[in-house]
Amino acid sequence: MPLDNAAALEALKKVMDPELHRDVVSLGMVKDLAVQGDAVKLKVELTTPACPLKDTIAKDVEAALRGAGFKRVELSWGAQVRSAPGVSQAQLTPGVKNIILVGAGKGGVGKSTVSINLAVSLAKLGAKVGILDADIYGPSIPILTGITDKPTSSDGKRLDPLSAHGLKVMSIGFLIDPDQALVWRGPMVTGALVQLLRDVNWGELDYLILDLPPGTGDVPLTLAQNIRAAGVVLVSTPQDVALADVIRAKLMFDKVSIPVLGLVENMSSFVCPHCRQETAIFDKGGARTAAEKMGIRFLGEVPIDLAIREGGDRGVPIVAGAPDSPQAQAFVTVARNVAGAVSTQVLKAPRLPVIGAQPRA
Ligand SMILES: Nc1ncnc2c1ncn2[C@@H]1O[C@H](COP(=O)(O)OP(=O)(O)OP(=O)(O)O)[C@@H](O)[C@H]1O
Repeated sequence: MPLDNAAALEALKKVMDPELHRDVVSLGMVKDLAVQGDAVKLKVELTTPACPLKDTIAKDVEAALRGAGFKRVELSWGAQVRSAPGVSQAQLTPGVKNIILVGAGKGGVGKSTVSINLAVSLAKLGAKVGILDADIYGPSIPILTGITDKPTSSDGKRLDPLSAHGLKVMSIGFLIDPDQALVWRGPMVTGALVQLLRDVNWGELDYLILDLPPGTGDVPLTLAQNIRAAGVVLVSTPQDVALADVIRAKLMFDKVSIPVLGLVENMSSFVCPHCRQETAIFDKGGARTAAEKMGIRFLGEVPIDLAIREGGDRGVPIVAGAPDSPQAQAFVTVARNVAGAVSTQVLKAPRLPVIGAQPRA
């Protein structure tokens, strides 16, 4: 067989994206293919810059092309985050490709800490990211990002998001007094949140991370139902009591057809900074087992750590403040897995649940 573009494509058809379980040619990931003699040049366009399996794909592409007789392979990378059909036309946030909800069965498990570090990780990996703090009863994103300004409007119509650590940031806490919000029922909260989605200049975003209020009550349910999300990331500590809550949360999202992208175990274990001994303060590994039982993806574990807490309190998430630390790398792994899960979801779901964009009265 002559060494030409057709031969290269034929070889590349055997390279499967391990996450998406389809070959890279039919996924439209092969770009700028050029053959000269026994040399081949190509660009692989990933479905996310945070692709967890880039190294595997590189190895498989190289092996397939060499197997077909090419002696030199020059591979470059690109990334084009995709959104599920219909999502980009969503009335609420036309420029946002994927909304990722972050939820927890109960409060205090580190949902906001995971949300902000997930967002910063995705931005550092090259994606355009925003974060919306919808935790009406305990909005912590202003503290976690160190933002003290209030949003303003440059066009007199919509609010401009604030910016921190490479993210576009908006919090319901910038606009509403949490003490007042405590007495609001689901539909009122949803109304306020829908406004934050629609009336903020989000611009073009690959991912908008939405930090939900904790629990499985009326409010998170109504919110989740009114947003076209790519899916939800669940956060739990490893103990049985927290896991029982996360199982309830999963059932709630199943009921409203929001895909569960997977489960993160936060406060997984404590490594003593002096003697390096590991102590499982809240137990360890429970979330992995629970994820297996529930048939959902385990997205990774984050240790309980002083630097994570301090970074949060200072408004400098650990992924921004100490990106090379093992604690930050734990969040980056979670982010890669979440991005992979979103890509899978987008390709798998011919259509996401289309639920009224208008708040219910
Ligand atoms: N992995 C961790 N290591 C150390 N401290 C952590 C970790 N994760 C979260 N924390 C700390 O635990 C506290 C609660 O975290 P956070 O506000 O993120 O939880 P939450 O689930 O969003 O809470 P709620 O939704 O009830 O407001 C914060 O002080 C935070 O800094």
